[in-house]
Formats: sequence, structure tokens, C-alpha cells
Amino acid sequence: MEKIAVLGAGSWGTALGFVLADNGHDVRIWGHRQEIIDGINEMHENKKYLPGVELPMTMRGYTSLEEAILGVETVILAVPTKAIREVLQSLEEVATNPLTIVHVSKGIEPDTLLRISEMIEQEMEPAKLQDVVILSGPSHAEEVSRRQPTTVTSSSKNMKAAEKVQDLFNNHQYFRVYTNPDVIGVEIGGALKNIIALAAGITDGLGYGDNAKAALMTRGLAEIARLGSVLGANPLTFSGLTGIGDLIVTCTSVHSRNWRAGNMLGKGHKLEEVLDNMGMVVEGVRTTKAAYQLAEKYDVKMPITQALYDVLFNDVSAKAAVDSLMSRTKTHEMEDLANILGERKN
Ligand SMILES: NC(=O)C1=CN([C@@H]2O[C@H](COP(=O)(O)OP(=O)(O)OC[C@H]3O[C@@H](n4cnc5c(N)ncnc54)[C@H](O)[C@@H]3O)[C@@H](O)[C@H]2O)C=CC1
Ligand SMILES: O=C(CO)COP(=O)(O)O
Repeated sequence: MEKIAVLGAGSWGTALGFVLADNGHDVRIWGHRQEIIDGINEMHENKKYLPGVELPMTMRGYTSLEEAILGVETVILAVPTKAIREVLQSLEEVATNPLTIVHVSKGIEPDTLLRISEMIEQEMEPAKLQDVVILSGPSHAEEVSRRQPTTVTSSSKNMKAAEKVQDLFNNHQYFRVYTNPDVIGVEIGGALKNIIALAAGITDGLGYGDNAKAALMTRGLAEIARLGSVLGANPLTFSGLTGIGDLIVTCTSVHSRNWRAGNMLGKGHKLEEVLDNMGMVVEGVRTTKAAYQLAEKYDVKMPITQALYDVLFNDVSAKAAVDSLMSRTKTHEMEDLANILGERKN
């Protein structure tokens, strides 16, 4: 059994700490908000982010990062993408041994257009970084922490490290972990599905039905696979847990913050008001900006992403964005991906 630090005391960090504690590990969860950490230590509950879940006694909260990582070899990084660099810089300062960093966040950094594993490699000195592993897949904290059957994927450039993380998290009762060596595909699928979930929430908010949602999910996956393949992902990854799997759960679950935010936008609320209301991270907003920039840079057609970008940042109405998608020039369903795959072969 291992001593493991979880950095980020939000819903996902708390739920993953819960799984690790269930698996017999000594879990140290670090957060920057004293009242959350006090609640975890004194009441064994994270009232703000995971209300109603009784946390195991073997999970201890810390506000000192130095104390939380003392004697630890594996760190789970579970903060929103926007906070990743700041937390890594603090971690770099206090780390005394090489760490395996397991990141579980779903985003891409706007402007630098880096994936999170690339940000980790950039921020951590090689002497303090053993391996980078990504844990991703269709998994809402609310269900995982109620021990409901869930499947995810562990991915790394070093498959031994991915398998070690698979063993740490795998729980025969409710948490099944697969492996996949395609780091790019796993990270791109996890990040970009949030864009499509925002769009699915919007069409639901506008009062459109299941046909519209199925169209968005299918054509959304096509544009995720197009961009992912250009960036070097294995296209097959997008038919797996971190592709279609996560797309399904995020576009259809009431737990999804991205879907809920989109739903409010579709009902006519302003973005700022929606984000203030949510009180939790809605990764899809920044990821839309990053994916829009990637699509421009690599000249990849991403009409749904582009339409959502206009709704979020150019004040285009949700209804006008749907109309613009429906009136696009006719095309062949598989044309672009077939071209990209053809180019990769040659
Ligand atoms: N909630 C879920 O079911 C799942 C979330 N994820 C991903 O996990 C990541 C984290 O999401 P959640 O835990 O859901 O978010 P959340 O909004 O529930 O919690 C975020 C936590 O990060 C903390 N935080 C923010 N900035 C910080 C900083 N600079 N330093 C230290 N802590 C900081 C907040 O105080 C909060 O405790 C996101 O990328 C999300 O996409 C992935 C799978 C499932
Ligand atoms: O990534 C998730 C589920 O797999 C969480 O999605 P939301 O951030 O939309 O809640």
C-alpha cells in the first residue's frame, strides 16, 4: 500500500482520493481552502464539492503542500487546467524526490496550445519528474464516490508507469482501469469532448430534441478525431473510453458542468452569469478557445467548435449558431477524416 498525495480538493480530487483510500492507500489530499480541508479532517465530508459522501478516515486533508507530499512517490494532479502551472511551480519548489505525476484534468492551454502532460514536462525539472501518466474517461465524481461502476483509461509514454497507476486505482467492485499508450489521443479526447457537451447543453436549452444531440455528438466526434489525428493521435482512441465514452457521458449526464452551463446559455443566460452560478470549473469554455486556435493553426475544419466560439466570445446567439451549422455547404460524411488518414499513410 502506498502513500499518495492528491493535489486539488474539488469534486474529482476528492472522488479519486476516495477510490485510492478504498483500495487501502494512505491518501493525503491537498487544497488551498482551509474550510474545505477542515471539513475533510473533522467531518469526513467535502461539503462544497461532494456533499453527502462520507469520506474514509484514511484520507487526511492538508493545506501545506510540503507536508502533503512528504515521503510520496505518486502525486495525483486534480486542479482545473487554468491552475495547473501555478500548482506545478509550487510542487517543483517543495519536491525532494522524483515524482510520478498522474494528471486527471481535461483541458488544453489557450495560446501555448499545450496539452497538460506537455505543461508538466515544461514546468518540472527532470530530476523531480519520474513519469507523467494521464487518467481519463467517462467518470463523474458524484457516481464514483457512490461506488457506481465506472471505467477509465491510464495512459503514459512509459507503459510500466501506466500499468502501475492502473493497479493503484483498479477496484474490482466499481472502478475498472484500462491502459492505452496513445497519450495524445487520450488527452485530446478528454479535453475536446467538453466543447461538444457545452454545445449539446445549448441545443437542449434551445428546446431541440434527441436528433440534434445525436447529430452534435457524432459530428463532434468527427471533428475531435480530425484534429486529434493531425496532432498525431491514433484515430482508434476516439472510439474508446476517452473518446466516444467520455463524449456520451458528458453530453447526456445531469452531473456534467459543461452540459449544464450550455443548457443555461441555450436558455438565454449570459456566459458570465452562467459561470458565476456554477461555482465549479467549466473546462469547455477555455478549451473552446484553445481548440479554435488549433483548428486555425493546423487548418482543420471544426465547424461546431467554431460556432461555439462565436456564441461564447463573439456574442452570436445560440439560435443563429445552430442555423449557421445547418446551412453549411453540403459535404461527404467521411471526406475529411479519410483525407487525413490517407495523408498519414503516405
Ligand atoms: N468532477 C468530475 O467528475 C471530473 C472532473 N475532471 C477534471 O478534473 C479537473 C478538476 O475538476 P473538478 O475537481 O471537478 O473541479 P472543481 O471545480 O470541483 O474543483 C476544483 C478544485 O481546484 C481548486 N483550485 C482551483 N485553483 C487552484 C489553485 N490555483 N491552487 C489550488 N487549488 C486550486 C479549487 O479550490 C477546487 O477545490 C478538471 O480538469 C475536470 O475537467 C475529470 C473527470 C471527472
Ligand atoms: O469529465 C467529466 C466526466 O467524464 C466531467 O465533466 P464535466 O466537467 O462536464 O462535469
